[in-house]
Amino acid sequence: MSYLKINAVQKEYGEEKPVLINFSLDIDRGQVISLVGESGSGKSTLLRIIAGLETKSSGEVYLEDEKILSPKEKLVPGYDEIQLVFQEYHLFPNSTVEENIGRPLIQYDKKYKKRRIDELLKLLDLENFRNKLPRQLSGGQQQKVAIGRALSLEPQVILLDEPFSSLDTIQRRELINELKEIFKKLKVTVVFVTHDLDDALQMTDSLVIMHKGKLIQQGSPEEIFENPKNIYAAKLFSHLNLIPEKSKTYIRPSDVLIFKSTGMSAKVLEKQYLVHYNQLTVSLSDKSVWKVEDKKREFDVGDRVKLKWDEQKELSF
Ligand SMILES: Nc1ncnc2c1ncn2[C@@H]1O[C@H](COP(=O)(O)OP(=O)(O)OP(=O)(O)O)[C@@H](O)[C@H]1O
Repeated sequence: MSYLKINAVQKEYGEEKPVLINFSLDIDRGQVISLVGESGSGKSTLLRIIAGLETKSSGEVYLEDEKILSPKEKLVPGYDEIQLVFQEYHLFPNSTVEENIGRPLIQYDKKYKKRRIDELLKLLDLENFRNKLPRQLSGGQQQKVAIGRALSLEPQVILLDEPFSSLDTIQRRELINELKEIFKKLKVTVVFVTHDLDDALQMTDSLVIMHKGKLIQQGSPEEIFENPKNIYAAKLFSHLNLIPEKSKTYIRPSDVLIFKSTGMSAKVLEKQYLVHYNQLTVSLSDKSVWKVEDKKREFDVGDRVKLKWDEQKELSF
């Protein structure tokens, strides 16, 4: 039996069209999954429903055997076992790191509270910052304090709602690597919501792709990359080149080989230096424009090139 079960959840806000449509997902205990979808696809709404902080129009959420009740059904909305962490850190600006982390433990035994705070400061490598105020910390450290606060009540489930969006790339990578280890150590179940596939891949290899309120596909990055269910899932991984004279059939830039003599004719319009290759924008004889990867950095703007690809790599929708 799955640990966290989302069963046919539907959500409409007022008369608007549904934000979540028959959404079902089973998550195992200790699993870390990344839920990827563009802005407005219903990710935050789903997390709030899982946390018991938002009413749903229909469907159920279970944590083990316990049905998660919505705010209308419960005197105090939400559950200690399920903690939500947001993009904005929501820290108390005039409280220290230690006080921020200890906030949820206000009614707990003093000794237990101190021990738990010490544990978390150590776990998050924040011991040297315990007396600092949030504004004296970097963005990544502030987010760690917010995560520490969420962990203080020893939750079973952590829901991360775009938690790294305010951080720069290097801070993001470092924090993701650190958190991966922490989550593994704590054996906590994590749903990480992001619009950024790279962040999702850094965090875990269990992906759920969501689009316009629906679960599109679930699987490993390889499975989804090789066999995307629809064009949206395919485009999350790379640009797609539409193949002329074939209906709704595409080839990825990384699957196109560039030659000098034989193949489909194209002319290089633009060259962009990227880390592992030059990205060429080329025009085909029917005037359509493709992106291709010049891995040896051989070609220049104005060159006439020939393109070939393996038909097996074509994607049709
Ligand atoms: N309280 C609300 N009342 C009315 N509509 C809402 C409310 N919250 C969200 N919505 C709408 O529901 C849709 C989904 O929003 P949601 O925030 O769940 O998506 P998201 O994928 O998390 O997007 P983002 O990444 O931009 O937060 C949006 O069209 C949004 O405007």
